Amino acid sequence: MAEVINGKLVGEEVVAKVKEATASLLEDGGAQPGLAVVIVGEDPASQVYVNSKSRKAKECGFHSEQHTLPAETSEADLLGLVEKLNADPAIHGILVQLPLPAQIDSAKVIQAIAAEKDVDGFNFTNVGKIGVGELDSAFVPCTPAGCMILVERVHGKDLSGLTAVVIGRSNIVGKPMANLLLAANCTVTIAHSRTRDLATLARTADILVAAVGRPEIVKGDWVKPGATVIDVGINRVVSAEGEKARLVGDVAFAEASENAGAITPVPGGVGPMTIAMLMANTLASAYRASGKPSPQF
Ligand SMILES: Nc1nc(=O)c2c([nH]1)NC[C@@H]1CN(c3ccc(C(=O)N[C@@H](CCC(=O)O)C(=O)O)cc3)C=[N+]21
Repeated sequence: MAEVINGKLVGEEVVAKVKEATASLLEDGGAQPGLAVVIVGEDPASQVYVNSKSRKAKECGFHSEQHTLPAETSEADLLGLVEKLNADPAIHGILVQLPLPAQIDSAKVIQAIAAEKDVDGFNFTNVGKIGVGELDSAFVPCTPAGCMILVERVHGKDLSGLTAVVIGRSNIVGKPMANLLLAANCTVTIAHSRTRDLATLARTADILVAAVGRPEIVKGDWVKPGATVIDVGINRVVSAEGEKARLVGDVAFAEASENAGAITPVPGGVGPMTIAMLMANTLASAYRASGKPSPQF
């Protein structure tokens, strides 16, 4: 039976370190870390995530701003706000919550965020640095960064020679996750919707990362006995008519736990780590702005 990797607990440990490092930055006369979170429209799930990000930022002792814009906001107006935040010395991290409404080109907005304030790590500069293994001065996207901390809790820092399979090739999880696993000396395969016989491939993985956005697609017999399973999925499903929606991952948790050596639950696994690493990235940005090397987590 698998060890359940408690992302909520690990996330709280990271946040506790961020709080401490924030306090010592302020004691040394450094700037108070500032995080601005922008949300456009009223998507309920986005509201949940944005509220928890703002709350966590305040808990860390940050200056925290939340900008809520109406769903019909123009691309020009949103870009105008991003420019303002780019120039604001009280702000070290800018996050524009995705997805954005159809009238706005997300790619344009993401690239408009100053690279040194791009705490999502989605900007070309940060993606390029991760692509060439230049991790120290980049912002690593929050979810992959959080996943790596959970993997390291099980395997330690050196993953040399382990086989990793990442299912999903998104710019915000799959691809950066594969790069981080490669940088940690795994042998990495990225699977996707066109991959043939996904189950056979998944069974080769010592570390299996599911980031496809399809509820419980990874079955128990896809998991190599003893493997570490990292479930990035956040799917709201309603099984019976009128039943309250529940959150499930991309992994069929119960059956996968039969084979896995360690597995992350949903909720309580990768999600809280995403929030924690956003705090860590914002802190790192404030340290850099104060000319100090940022603490490692
Ligand atoms: N620019 C941008 N950056 C993001 O990082 C970003 C985004 N847009 N858009 C949406 C996704 C999703 N995301 C999550 C954050 C926290 C939880 C989280 O805390 N989940 C809890 C459950 C919370 C709940 O009840 O839904 C858990 O898994 O335990 C989940 C998902 C960040 N995202």
